[in-house]
Amino acid sequence: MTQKVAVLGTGKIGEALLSGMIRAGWTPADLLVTTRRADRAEQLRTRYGVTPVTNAEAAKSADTLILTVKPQDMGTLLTELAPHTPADRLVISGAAGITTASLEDRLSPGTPVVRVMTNTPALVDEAMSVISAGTHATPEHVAHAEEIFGAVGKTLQVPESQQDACTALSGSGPAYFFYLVEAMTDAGILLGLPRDKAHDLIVQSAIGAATMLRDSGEHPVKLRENVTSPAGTTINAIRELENHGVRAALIAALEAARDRSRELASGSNG
Ligand SMILES: NC(=O)C1=CN([C@@H]2O[C@H](COP(=O)(O)OP(=O)(O)OC[C@H]3O[C@@H](n4cnc5c(N)ncnc54)[C@H](OP(=O)(O)O)[C@@H]3O)[C@@H](O)[C@H]2O)C=CC1
Ligand SMILES: O=C(O)[C@@H]1CCC=N1
Repeated sequence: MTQKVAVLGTGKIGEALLSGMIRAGWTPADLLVTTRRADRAEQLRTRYGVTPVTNAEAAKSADTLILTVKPQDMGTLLTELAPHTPADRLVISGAAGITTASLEDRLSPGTPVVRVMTNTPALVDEAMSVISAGTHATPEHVAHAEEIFGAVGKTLQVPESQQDACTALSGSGPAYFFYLVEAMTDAGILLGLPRDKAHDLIVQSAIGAATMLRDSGEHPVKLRENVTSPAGTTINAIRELENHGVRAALIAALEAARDRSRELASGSNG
């Protein structure tokens, strides 16, 4: 039997996932989408050939429901969804902070729920998606979630107690790297380089460093030491990074992101 998958709340993450699933061979006719705005629904139909439906229709006709609304919109979505969702549907939440227990409380008893934290590199099939099973999710349900999110990158199963930390590391992670590139490009401007050249130098350095981190099998400390010559240039930069507390700032930043993920579980609007 064909498995139908619905993406509910198809914004940035929902569309990234949808487009990746189609690139990986899912048939658009088996993919349903829901949106809040009619023009967005039409855009997705035109772009991908998927079928826009209401949340209630998605619950009735899809086997797997992937919820990609903002955490703050999850309550409203569940109010629209829950009365129409039979307990045999697999519900996958992609929202930061929202626990499987809170979703199970709102859905029919026994509904399998899986929580996934992915990230925007899903757009280029380089996502990191972290997956946790709820109370009623079987290994088959988790495998189905891995198959879906595997279409856009790597997947990793973790206990749900680690999801908020993973959200801080990999869910938000791309933003930190974009921020670093922004800041280093500004440094290039300060040093007298044209912006486009500074951008290209930093981006290619980032790609090279990321590839080495992934493929060399070396520890990041060793890789950094290999760049850091005695009485050379790099150590002068590293001393400034340490003087400005960049390592401590990163640790504090990720802790703050983890804490915000925990707060979102309780529906905090910030
Ligand atoms: N952005 C990121 O980097 C990441 C985000 N996430 C998680 O993914 C989720 C989505 O984030 P993101 O894609 O950035 O957000 P977006 O705002 O881009 O997408 C959410 C979409 O849901 C729509 N929506 C809201 N309520 C409903 C509803 N009741 N029925 C149908 N559609 C609805 C919104 O419509 P409208 O456009 O009208 O507001 C919007 O298009 C969040 O929970 C976030 O925590 C996870 C990992 C990374
Ligand atoms: O900032 C956020 O809340 C979302 C979740 C992870 C990345 N973006």
